[in-house]
Amino acid sequence: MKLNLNIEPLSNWAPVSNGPLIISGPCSAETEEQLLATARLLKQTGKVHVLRAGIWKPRTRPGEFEGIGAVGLEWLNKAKAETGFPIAVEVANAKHVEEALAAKVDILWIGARSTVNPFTVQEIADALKGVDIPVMVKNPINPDLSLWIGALERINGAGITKIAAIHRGFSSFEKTAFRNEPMWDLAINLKTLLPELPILNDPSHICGSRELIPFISQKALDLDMQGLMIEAHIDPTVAWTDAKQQVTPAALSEIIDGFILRKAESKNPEFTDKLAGLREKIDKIDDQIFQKLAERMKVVEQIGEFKRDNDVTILQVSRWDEILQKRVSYGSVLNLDKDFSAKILELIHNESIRRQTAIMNSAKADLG
Ligand SMILES: O=C(O)C(=O)C[C@]1(C(=O)O)C=C[C@@H](O)C=C1
Repeated sequence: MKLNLNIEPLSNWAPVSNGPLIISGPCSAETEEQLLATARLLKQTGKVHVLRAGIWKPRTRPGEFEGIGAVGLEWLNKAKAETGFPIAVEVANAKHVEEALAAKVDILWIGARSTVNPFTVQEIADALKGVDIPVMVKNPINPDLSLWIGALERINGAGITKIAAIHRGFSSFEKTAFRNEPMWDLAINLKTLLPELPILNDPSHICGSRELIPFISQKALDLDMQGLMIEAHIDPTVAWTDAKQQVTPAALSEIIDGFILRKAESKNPEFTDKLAGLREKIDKIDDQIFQKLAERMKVVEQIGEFKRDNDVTILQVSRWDEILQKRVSYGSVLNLDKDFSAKILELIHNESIRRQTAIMNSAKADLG
């Protein structure tokens, strides 16, 4: 299934030719000096295309620094006049949109805590009606692809065609190495549904600590994401917000130098021939896997009928457990990841249960 949105290519509105779009700047604009000094050093790297700064900050608890407010727009404009950077800010309500538009901000983004709320997104969309400005939509904090798509649809519905998504990871109950779990499959699903949608990655919010940023950035580029939003601060150690995840402009420059830029495809005939041959092999193997799965399901259905006719339950925990143990260890001998094997078996077992449930609900065979 493909979705139908009217989306312009990134090159129509972002100052980028080849390579990823790099958006950088402090998590929060704190003082005029901090913002201008950071912007100057970012400019000196020659590797940044857009200057960002948070001026309205949604905070979990009241009493924390909630952003410098509209005065930050003046500082951003000073930075823009000096460096030539287009400027980007987060907006979370209609008033923010009005103030940002009045200050001639070049690019807006909607944060994860706003994307989660359709009322908020609609309010922002309504405030944008008739305006031609690029809008980037971060994923919602919870891993809900429909909410993310819904927000993109609302913004597009307001007539905004310069749209991008920003993948910033998802809150999870479990504590992991990441501040926000990447859950890459959601971004991949979004790209599959909307191939023309530019997707950028925000490694700062995924990682929560600067050490992991190069790894996550490279992975995003390898998944064909078209840009990165990386927070940078003149002195991250004294940053008022998100100190651990910000990098200095010099560190940002090193991170960017370390990227390996891979292209979406190669026109080299040797490469394309070899790839076509390998893909043919995969097609044959996939056919075999599906034939075997269909065969297995036929046997599962026979067992289902047998159980129905003898009033035996569908779920057989000890048999299921035996299958899981045996196949997962067999899989690891074959160099298959244990989690991967377990996930596939779970999918198969769920399908067995679904089919046997349908059989249980059908009439018993005449046992004569
Ligand atoms: O062995 C059975 O009893 C089956 O119905 C097959 C099967 C399976 O798919 O392997 C399905 C359900 C049971 O919980 C255990 C195993």
